[in-house]
Formats: sequence, structure tokens, C-alpha cells
Amino acid sequence: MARTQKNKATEYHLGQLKAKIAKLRTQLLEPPKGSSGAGEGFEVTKYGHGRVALIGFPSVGKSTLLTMLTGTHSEAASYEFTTLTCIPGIIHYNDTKIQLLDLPGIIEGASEGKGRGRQVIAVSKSSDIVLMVLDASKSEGHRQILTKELEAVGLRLNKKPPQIYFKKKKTGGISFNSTMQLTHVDEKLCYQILHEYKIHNAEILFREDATVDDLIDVIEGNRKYMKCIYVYNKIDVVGIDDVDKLARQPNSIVISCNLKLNLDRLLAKMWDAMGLVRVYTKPQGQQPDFGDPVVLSADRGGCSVEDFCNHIHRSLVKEVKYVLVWGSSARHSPQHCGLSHVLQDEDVVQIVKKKEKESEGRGRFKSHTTGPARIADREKKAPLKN
Ligand SMILES: Nc1nc2c(ncn2[C@@H]2O[C@H](COP(=O)(O)OP(=O)(O)OP(=O)(O)O)[C@@H](O)[C@H]2O)c(=O)[nH]1
Ligand SMILES: [K+]
Ligand SMILES: [Mg+2]
Repeated sequence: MARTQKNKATEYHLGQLKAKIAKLRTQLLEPPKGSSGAGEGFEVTKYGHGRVALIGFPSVGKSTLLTMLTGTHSEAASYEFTTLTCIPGIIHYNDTKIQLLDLPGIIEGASEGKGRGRQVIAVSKSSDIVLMVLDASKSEGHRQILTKELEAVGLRLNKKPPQIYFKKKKTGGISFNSTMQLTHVDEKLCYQILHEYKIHNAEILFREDATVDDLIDVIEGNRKYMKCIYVYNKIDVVGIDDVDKLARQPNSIVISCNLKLNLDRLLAKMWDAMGLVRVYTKPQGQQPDFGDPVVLSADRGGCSVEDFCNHIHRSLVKEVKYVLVWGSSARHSPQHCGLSHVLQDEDVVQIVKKKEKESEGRGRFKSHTTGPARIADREKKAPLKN
């Protein structure tokens, strides 16, 4: 591909090569028969409300960071490849528990199996977000190299899935449509790529001006779209101008483990990226339990009232008449909501079951002293009734 000149005439040829490479990569990544997968030897039981993986070159400070954020000790030293397995720790933040995983350093070629690349990447795929730890004093190129390694195994960082509808059919040939002018892909190229995958019957609709790579991602169907925060460590050894430049990049944060700089901001950023939704239950006539939220996530199972009920008990959904919701998802407090209502962080929910009379307990709830500030504030104006 590198030898092929890029122009209109070679476009189809290049597209086909891309598809061939993608196919071969997928084959390569299929775990050999009899093994449990690429993560062998690295499996750590999932724990808590979310999982975050620390990915980076050797000696950027991943283990130092894990020790600082979780209190779990992970050996740190000035030589490379100090860490050789996956070491889990727990972050307690905003009444939730987040599992943080320290991993061995990875290097260029990790996706092809260099070092423990395969295992490390398999573990990062199992997490909800990735913290890419980088050495602020080293080349910016490291970030690109790591991103490439992760892309090679189907991870897509800070990207949305392409807006391409694709459905294989049994008969009828290929129907190709687009809702807008396409500048990267045309019908012929699309046919060629589908042909490469031996797909002869399918419906395909471009809803955006997607690229060949996007199309291949959609056909392959096994891509994982993840948020990634770029964590530049060791800013204590870098000049202020360079630190400023790094800090202004999107999805980035600058820290120093040695000086304990910016670690609280890192946690806040991580928390935001995870998109966790804490929902507090309020039994009829009682105070909400602000110590023990039900934690939902749009990426993991959804945030609707139904998801909330399923979280408490699987048979609960059938018994629900309606729910009362206080908080930022409610238009007025409390709002009567159905199962499809989407909850937001720090909402308070009361389930009203079919058999119970809704008038029961109304007005008995007066005030409470604990709880998130946002709700406490709102409470002053309008106390949570019911
Ligand atoms: N100057 C400076 N040094 C740091 C900082 N954080 C970690 N280090 C040092 O960097 C070295 C490597 O730290 P580790 O935590 O072992 O790095 P790692 O990424 O876990 O390394 P591997 O497990 O070998 O991949 C150690 O000597 C740390 O003391 C920092 O904020 N500033
Ligand atoms: K090290
Ligand atoms: Mg380490």
C-alpha cells in the first residue's frame, strides 16, 4: 500500500487491499481452538461499577499511579517492564467503586504479539474506558504509536461508530444508498469491498460521508468504541510551556505522581468519561438512601427506569404501576414516569407498585439532612414529597 500512489485510479485497488488486511487481522485475532482467549493468564474478576485500564509504554508511571489512586501497592521502579501481570485496585469515588487495572508496558508491535501486547490489549478491551498514560517528557509520537496498536486490534478511541446502516440479506443483490454526497466511497468501491468479503446480498445506507475504513469497520462488525483519556505524567520534569501545550489537547490531562499534581482532576475527568448514573431509591414515606446508589450506565445496560428496576430485581418491572422521579431528568418534581423514562445522575426514584395505593405515605416525608448537594439545594425550595 505504501508503494501505491494515491490517486483516483488506484483508489479501488487501495480500498481492496485495506479490506484484505482487515480480514487477515480478524483471522489473526481469533483465539486458537481450545484456549479461552487472548487474555489468558491476565484474567481479573470484574468488580465494582466500572473498569478502567492503564495502558502505556514501559516506565511512564502506570504502577505509581495505581498505587496513588487506589492504595493497592503495585511495584514501581526505574527499569522497564517492572510490572508483568495485571494488578487490580479499587477507586472509591462519588459513592461508586471503580476497578483500576495496572498492566505491563506495551511497545510498538504489541498488536502482533510483541511483549505481552496481546494480553494487555485483551484486558483493555474488557474495560469501560482506557487511561493512556504517557511520559510528558518523551516524544509526542508515543501517543500515535499506541493508538495505532490499539486500532490494529479493533479498538476505536474517542470515535463514534460510523453512521452506516448495513444488513446482510439472503437474496436481492446489493442495494446501495446514501443520504448525502459521498466524497470517499462510491458504489463501485463499496461493491468491490463487499465482494472481498464474499457478500453479494446486502442493504447498505450511508448516513454520513464515511471513509473506506469506516465501511470496513461496519462490515467487520467487531470494533469496540471506547473513550480514552490521555494522561501525561511526570510534568515535574517538563517546562511550563510544554505542559501548557499538552494540557490544551482534547481528552488530555497533565499530572505528576511525584508531586501529587492534578490527581483529583484526573479522577473527575475519568468519572465524567465513564458516564455513570447514580440513582437513589426512596421508599414510600421514607428518606432516600443517599449512601447506596443504584449505578447505571448508558454503555452497560442503559439508564431507563426499566433498567433501574431490573437492577433491583428482575421481576420488579411487572409490578410497577409508575415511578416518581426527582432530579435533573424530571420536568417537575416529582414527575410521574413510565418504564422508558431515561434517568440522569443523582436522580431520586420511588417505585409505585400496581397493588399499592399511591396516596399511601404521601406527605409523611418532610426533610433529610444528608445527600448530594444538588438535591439538597432543590429540596430547600421543594422538599421531596411522597
Ligand atoms: N519524575 C517523575 N517520575 C515519576 C513520576 N511517576 C513515576 N515516576 C517514576 O517513573 C519510574 C517508572 O514508574 P513505574 O510506576 O514503575 O512505571 P510503569 O509504567 O508502571 O512501568 P512498567 O511497569 O515497567 O511498564 C519510577 O522510577 C517512578 O518513580 C512522576 O510523576 N515524576
Ligand atoms: K518501571
Ligand atoms: Mg508498572
